[in-house]
Amino acid sequence: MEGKTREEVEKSGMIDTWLMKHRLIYTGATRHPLILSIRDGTVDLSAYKRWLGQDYIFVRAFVPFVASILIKAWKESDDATDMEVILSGMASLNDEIAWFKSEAPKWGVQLTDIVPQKANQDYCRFLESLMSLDVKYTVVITVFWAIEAVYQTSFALCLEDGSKTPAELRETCQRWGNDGFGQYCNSLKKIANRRLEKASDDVLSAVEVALLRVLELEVEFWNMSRGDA
Ligand SMILES: Cc1ncc(CO)c(N)n1
Repeated sequence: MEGKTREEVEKSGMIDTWLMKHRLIYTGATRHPLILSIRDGTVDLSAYKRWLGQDYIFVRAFVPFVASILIKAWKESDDATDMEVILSGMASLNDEIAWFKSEAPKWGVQLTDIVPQKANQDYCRFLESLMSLDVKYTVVITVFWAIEAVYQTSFALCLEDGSKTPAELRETCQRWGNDGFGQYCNSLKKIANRRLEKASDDVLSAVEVALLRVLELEVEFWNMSRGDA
């Protein structure tokens, strides 16, 4: 946060400060060519199918990660409502798993046959490393926000006025791009910013590193849809 006093950063929120600082990689994660192709109607449906199968595996690995955050919130948080926001996130993951199971057969994707690709394995391994009790609540709640926010921002773009998203993909975009999901992401962001305000410089650096890693992993995850991994 060079050039800004700590007080100034706290007013605008640490997260927005980081997003401005790391604009390029954030844009890479939230306006990936796959998303832009959905939005302009030129999407290669085999790329969508590859994404679908890989994301089902990711979401299954995401559940225990979110469970580990719930435990940390219960132990470390100064605000009892944090747990309720995280719990609502777990409930939407339950819906997501059911959705993948009903969506996959429509595209001839057999979920039991999916082999996780390298970018997916890397991402799942990263999540697993953050489940350790040594990793602070402030780090994981910010990572949680970032993971959800990348999808919310990406898919909301495909629903904007003027987008030419194919009819058969609108429901997918609605799943993450809807306003309710946007509000949920904002609740996570508020929690993260509140924790970051009180964080030590060491914790702040650890969060920034983890946030950048998420953005990198999200870009690599979208890249898997090209099928040249
Ligand atoms: C790779 C990835 N990032 C974020 C989300 C949001 O839940 C998801 N389903 N998959």
